[in-house]
Parts: sequence; structure tokens; C-alpha cells
Amino acid sequence: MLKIGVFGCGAIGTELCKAIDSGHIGVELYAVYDRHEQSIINLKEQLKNTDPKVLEIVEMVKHVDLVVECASQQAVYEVVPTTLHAKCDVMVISVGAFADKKLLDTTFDIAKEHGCKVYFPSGAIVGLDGLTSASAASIYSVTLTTQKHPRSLEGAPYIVQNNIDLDSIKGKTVLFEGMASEAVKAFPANVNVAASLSIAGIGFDKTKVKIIANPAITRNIHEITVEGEFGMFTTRVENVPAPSNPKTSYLAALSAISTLKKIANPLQVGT
Ligand SMILES: NC(=O)C1=CN([C@@H]2O[C@H](COP(=O)(O)OP(=O)(O)OC[C@H]3O[C@@H](n4cnc5c(N)ncnc54)[C@H](O)[C@@H]3O)[C@@H](O)[C@H]2O)C=CC1
Ligand SMILES: O=C([O-])CC(=O)C(=O)O
Repeated sequence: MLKIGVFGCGAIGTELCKAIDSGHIGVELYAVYDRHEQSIINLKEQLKNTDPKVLEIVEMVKHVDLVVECASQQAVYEVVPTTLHAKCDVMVISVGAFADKKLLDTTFDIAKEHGCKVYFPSGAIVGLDGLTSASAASIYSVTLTTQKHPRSLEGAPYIVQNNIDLDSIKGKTVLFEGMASEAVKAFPANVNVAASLSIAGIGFDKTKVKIIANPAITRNIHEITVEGEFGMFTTRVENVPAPSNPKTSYLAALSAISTLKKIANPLQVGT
């Protein structure tokens, strides 16, 4: 059975570990890690059947087949190279880190050299299957429009640096319009989805992103429009936020769970 290490015991890591613990995925939860001990304790309290070891990444990769990074863009710099050098596969949730072209290129090179896989789940968006299919021919444009409640944007570097008072936003307000390369740095905990779109499609410097604060909504809304040689499609998802982290959509946790199921399953459905 595939041995899994989960790096990051927050909203996504906890849902993923609970799903593995339920026995429905068919993989073994071998180890977990978080820089906050309390997050590990909280996660472990929710497991009924397994008691994973707590191992830092350097130790974790000696024992597992696949590491799931669900921590932060900063963690990707530590977790991904260490995992691949140990000849383990890695699933990355904080995909925005790969706006750093050097990191993306290095990751590709190490993975290729060691015959490892790097998985980027669809996360909180729908439509990556269509974009992946469409990218076998020319893609003309990819646009992401994200709407979140102002509370979900708290602490983002863009908000802090521009002294934006989120409490004063009373109606639907466009806060950011630009390319994915800037968006994932400006809102690192809000639009990692822009990074997955960029990697699947036409890259970080051509994928357009609009971020809207909307105090009237309770869900995280992501709309995607893709135009290309294949024609055109639009998708829209209204995501229920994860209970313990309103920045994150519950669908992102489900996407990590489903990607793990896909890895463990001999049948592969979808693009
Ligand atoms: N690809 C996608 O569609 C989505 C990606 N995300 C990203 O996934 C990641 C996880 O999301 P959540 O579980 O909601 O976050 P969270 O904030 O609930 O949990 C993250 C956990 O990782 C730990 N952590 C962060 N950096 C660390 C480091 N360098 N070393 C050790 N532990 C570290 C934190 O202490 C925290 O317990 C975040 O980067 C988030 O922005 C979130 C939603 C959708
Ligand atoms: O969960 C979401 O709605 C999207 C998100 O936070 C991200 O992509 O970082």
C-alpha cells in the first residue's frame, strides 16, 4: 500500500488525513508534519484508526512514497526539492510558488532525473480537464475572475502593502487586475488556482486574473473563461469555504482527496 506523508495540518491536510483514516482511499497515512505543534495535535485528535508518526520533511521522505504539501507557498521551496531528491512523488497544493520560474524548471528537472511525479490537483476550480485537453492545440486566452468575501482576503500582501481597509468595503469591489504571475504573489493564500491554470494553459505571464471583494457573498466564486482553437468554454464554481479556514474552499480539500484516490486507482477517468 502506498505510504503517504502529509506536510501541513491545516484545513486541507486535516480533511485529507481524515479521508485516508476512513480507509476509503486505499493508502497508508504514515507521517504528518506542521510547524505548529497544536495543529498536529488537533489533526491527530480527529483520526480514529491511524496514529501517524510526526516527522520533519528530511525524515519523512525516507519512509514514504508520496508527500502531500498542503502548507504554504514558502513550504514548497523546502518540501518539493527534498522530496524529489529522495525519489518520492509529491502532490503540491500551494501551486502559486511555481510562479517562480526557476523553482518550476528545477522541479521539472529533478523529477525527470529521478523518474518522479509532481501532481497539481485542480484545487478549488473546475475546468482544468477542458483546459488540459484544449492545450493540445492553440489557446488564445485564459481568464480567472475570483470573488471572495473581504474577510477571506485579510492578511494578503497586496491588501497590507496598499493599506486597503477591508471593513470599509460595502459593495462588490475590484481589488486587483493583472497577470497570474503577480496575482499569486499578491494573494498567496487566495489564488493558487491561478497557478494551476497557468501551468495547464498559457503560462503565468499570459493568464489574466481579476480579484473582487464582495461582502454580499458567503461562498468563494471562481469563474474561468478559455478561448482557443477548440472554441470557448466558461466555468463557474461557488465554493463553500472550509470551516476552519474561510480563505480556502472545501472543494480544494476534496480535490486533494480525489487526486490521491486517482493515484492509488488503476482506472484513470478524465483528461
Ligand atoms: N490549489 C488550490 O486550489 C488551493 C490551494 N490552497 C493553498 O493550500 C495550502 C493549504 O491550505 P489550508 O490547509 O487551507 O491552509 P491552513 O492555513 O489551514 O493550513 C496550513 C498549515 O500548514 C502549516 N504550515 C505553513 N507553512 C509551513 C511551513 N513552512 N512548515 C511547516 N508547516 C507549515 C501551518 O502551520 C498550517 O497549520 C495553502 O498554501 C493555501 O493557500 C488553498 C486552497 C485552494
Ligand atoms: O480555495 C479557494 O477558493 C482558492 C484558494 O484559496 C487558492 O487558490 O489559494
